[in-house]
Amino acid sequence: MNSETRTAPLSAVPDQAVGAAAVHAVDLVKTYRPKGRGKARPEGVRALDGLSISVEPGIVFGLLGPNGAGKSTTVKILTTLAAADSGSAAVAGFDVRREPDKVRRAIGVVAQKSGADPVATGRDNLVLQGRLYGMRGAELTRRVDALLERFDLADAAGRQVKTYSGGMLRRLDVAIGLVHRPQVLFLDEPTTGLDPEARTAMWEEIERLAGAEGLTILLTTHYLEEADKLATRLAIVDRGRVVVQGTPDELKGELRGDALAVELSADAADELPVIGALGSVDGVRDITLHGRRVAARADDGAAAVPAVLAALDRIGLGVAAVTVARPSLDDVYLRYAGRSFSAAESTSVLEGAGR
Ligand SMILES: Nc1ncnc2c1ncn2[C@@H]1O[C@H](COP(=O)(O)OP(=O)(O)OP(=O)(O)O)[C@@H](O)[C@H]1O
Repeated sequence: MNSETRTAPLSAVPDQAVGAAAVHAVDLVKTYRPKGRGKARPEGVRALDGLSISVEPGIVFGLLGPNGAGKSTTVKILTTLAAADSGSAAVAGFDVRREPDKVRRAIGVVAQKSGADPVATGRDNLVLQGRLYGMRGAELTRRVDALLERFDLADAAGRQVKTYSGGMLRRLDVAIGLVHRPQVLFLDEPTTGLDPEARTAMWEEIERLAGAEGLTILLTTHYLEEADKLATRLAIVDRGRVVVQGTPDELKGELRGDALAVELSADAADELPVIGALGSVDGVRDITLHGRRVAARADDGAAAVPAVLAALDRIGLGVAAVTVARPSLDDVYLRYAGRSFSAAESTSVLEGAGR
C-alpha cells in the first residue's frame, strides 16, 4: 500500500449508478506526495485530476494514454491497492473504499510486473492462487488444468516459471488472474515488452476472453493499435483526465474525412500561398505546412489528390509524394489532447527523468 496522504475520504457511490456498470469511477483525484523534504516537486505529482469512467458489463474497455497519463494509478485505485484523495469508485457493484474485500473477490488483476513466483512451477502458481480464493480439491485441479490448456502452458506446467519466455509468463499471469472466475479482469499494459509474435498471440487471447462468460475486461495500454483492435469502448486519458471516450470507430468518425499528407519537392517559402491554393480545392480544409510537409483533411482524400496536385503546380510547387490515410486514434488524440501521442510520450519520459 502506498504511503501518500489522503486529503479527503472517498465519497460513497450512489447505488443507482453502481447497478448497471461493471466499473464506475467518478472524479478520481490522486496526488503522489514526496516523502522527504526539499524534493524538486514539493507539491507532488497530480496523477489523477478528476478522472471518470463507466464500463458496461461484458466488454473490453480500453484506457489509452501515453506513459504517465494516470492509467496504472486508476487501476491501483479500482483494484483497492491505492486510495484516491477524493472521488468515488465501484467495481462489480461494490464500493472500493467501503467493500474492498468484495471488490477483490470479484476481480482478477494482471499488473504490469508479473506477480508469479519464479521458483515455483506454472501449475503451483495457479494452485496457490486458487487456494487463496478458497478453492480446493477436484474443482481446483479441473480449473488449473483447463487454464493451463487454454493458455497453451500444459507442456510447461511442471517447469519453474523463471524458465518461461516473456510471452509464456504473460499468459500465465492472465491465467492466474482468472483462476477464481472473476467478473472483471484488469489488464495493465498486458503486451508491453512482448515481441510482435507474442503480442499478437496475447491479442487473440484477450479477444477470446472478452467473448467468454460475460467477463468485463479493463485494459490499459499506450499502444494506439492495441486500443483500436481490442477495445469495444475506450477512454483517452491525458494528464490524469479522460479527454474523450467512445468506440474506436465513433472517435475516429468524429474526424470527418481523410488525412492528406503531401511532401513537396522543396521547402515552400511561404505558408499563405499553399493554404490559399489548397483551400480552393473542394472538400479540403485544416491545411498546415511544416517545411516540405503539407497536412490537410479532405472529405474524400483519394478524389481530392488530382486537384491538390494541380493547385500546387499552379503556384509553382512540385510534389515528391502524397499519402491519403483514414483517421487514426493518433488524430483523435491530437484533436482532444492538443498534441500528438508520440509528443506526449516523449514529454512524459522527460518528466519522468526529471523527477
Ligand atoms: N508511487 C509514485 N510516486 C510518485 N509519483 C508517481 C507514483 N506512481 C506514479 N507516479 C506518477 O504519477 C503519474 C501517473 O502515473 P501512472 O503510472 O498512473 O501513469 P500511466 O499512465 O500508468 O503510465 P505508465 O504507462 O508509464 O505506467 C506519473 O507522472 C507518474 O510518474
